[in-house]
Amino acid sequence: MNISFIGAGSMAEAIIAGLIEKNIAERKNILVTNREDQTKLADLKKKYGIQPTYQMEELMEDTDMVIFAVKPKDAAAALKKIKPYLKEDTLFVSVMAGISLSYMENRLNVQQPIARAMPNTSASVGKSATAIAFNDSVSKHQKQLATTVFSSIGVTTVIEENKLDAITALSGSGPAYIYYVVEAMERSAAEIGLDADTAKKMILQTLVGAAEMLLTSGKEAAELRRDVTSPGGTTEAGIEVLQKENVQTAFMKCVKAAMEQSKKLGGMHESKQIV
Ligand SMILES: NC(=O)C1=CN([C@@H]2O[C@H](COP(=O)(O)OP(=O)(O)OC[C@H]3O[C@@H](n4cnc5c(N)ncnc54)[C@H](OP(=O)(O)O)[C@@H]3O)[C@@H](O)[C@H]2O)C=CC1
Ligand SMILES: O=C(O)[C@@H]1CCC=N1
Repeated sequence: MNISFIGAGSMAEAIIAGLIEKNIAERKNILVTNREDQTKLADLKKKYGIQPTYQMEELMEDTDMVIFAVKPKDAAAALKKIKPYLKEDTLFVSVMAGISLSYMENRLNVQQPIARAMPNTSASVGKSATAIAFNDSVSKHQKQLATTVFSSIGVTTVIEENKLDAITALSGSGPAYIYYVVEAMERSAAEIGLDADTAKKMILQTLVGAAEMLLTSGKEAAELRRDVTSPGGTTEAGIEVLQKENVQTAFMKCVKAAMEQSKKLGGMHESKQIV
């Protein structure tokens, strides 16, 4: 498979690492470009043996798939730059938060096969939760190609585009919520007299163990929580505080705010009509 990356930041690198690790594409067939950071491209070449280039013709000529991994604010300029070189039947895959299929169709070509994917940064360790939506121009074969690429970095689910803002809020941003909880646990461990190394070791294994239980025990989260919570015990005392502080409600508000922001990012671009 030949794949060209527009954008060489953290998300592009995570996907490149997965593709190589799982032998989805040969190193010589992975081309990558960015706006100006030549040092980053040289680093990627050194680390992964892939092909950096600033030649648009080279990037677009024989590629099966273009993966577009720039920030939403840079989308308009980058789309304008590649449009003259992108073949009409090449699959174009965006990982940008909030930017709609129609926005990209309007700036590339209304018939362009386009996919919108929402991975997360756990892609770097092959554990992304990725959701992907396709426009009507994407062929069955192209859907398979895209699914293969994202399955190399974790679990992939195909969904309708109108669910992508929700997915972005839940699993795109999701790792950050978990890290936020870990930060709080680390701070409290320091306060109650544990050294940082011991605390980290115990917190991380607790996290991995809880995830494994959720995956394999067949029990719901609430039931697993009940299993930990002995009547009159320590967990009950702790959870009571979380309930008093409305922590679950705060988390639900957090996911909703992230979803609204995803919608807003998309809306801002739609309304600007930049080409
Ligand atoms: N980080 C995350 O958790 C997730 C991010 N995403 C999405 O992934 C996308 C990329 O994010 P991330 O990798 O974190 O971003 P980074 O800032 O790390 O990387 C952005 C890349 O885009 C390049 N770029 C900008 N403008 C152009 C242009 N005109 N032509 C070519 N390349 C260009 C930059 O090049 P240069 O450095 O030279 O300016 C840089 O290599 C975003 O749209 C984000 O919404 C999706 C899921 C999760
Ligand atoms: O914060 C963001 O906008 C991106 C999208 C999902 C995760 N990070």
